[in-house]
Amino acid sequence: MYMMKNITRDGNPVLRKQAAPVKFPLSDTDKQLAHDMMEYLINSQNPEFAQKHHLRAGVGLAAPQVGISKQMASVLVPNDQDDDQDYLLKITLINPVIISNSVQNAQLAEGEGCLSVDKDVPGYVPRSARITIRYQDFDGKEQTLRVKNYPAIVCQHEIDHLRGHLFYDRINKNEPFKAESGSTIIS
Ligand SMILES: OCN(O)CCCc1ccccc1
Ligand code: NI
Repeated sequence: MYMMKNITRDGNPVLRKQAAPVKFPLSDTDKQLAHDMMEYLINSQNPEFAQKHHLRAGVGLAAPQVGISKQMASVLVPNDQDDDQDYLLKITLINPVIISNSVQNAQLAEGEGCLSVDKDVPGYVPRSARITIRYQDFDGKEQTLRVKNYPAIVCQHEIDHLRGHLFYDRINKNEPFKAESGSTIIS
């Protein structure tokens, strides 16, 4: 669990680099990285553990945020419906590419935050409401994932990290809470 302590913060150049593709077959190091990133998210969403270790709950984590400039990101979106499904999305995205996206945009009503950005940056972060992601699984096999709404927002936030973008890059400087007509505001 080496990474608990040192999530890289805005200002560290690793967050502004285009991350390198992950090579296959996965090295033991990369397998361990994928495991540790997902474990970090699971722990961060456990109130007792998070409080004890002073963790901000995370729904996603990208390798550059733990100082590794590789195209790997973990997504763990909890399911708040009281059905039996724990997560809306639990996945490790390796070498992800958004291969198609809706014309319609969506943004979180309360804006976004980031484990690597300590300051609050208010404003809508316009993203595609629905996307199709092509990525590789642990065996290197190409997979396709279609997501919409909140899971899609999180996936786009993570994929942005792999290309050196941070959420506030996308906030309209002049009118931070201007939503494009026809876009969805997700609360
Ligand atoms: O990169 C992940 N991380 O900084 C944690 C926050 C993730 C996140 C927060 C709000 C909207 C989308 C994604
Ligand atoms: Ni982030």
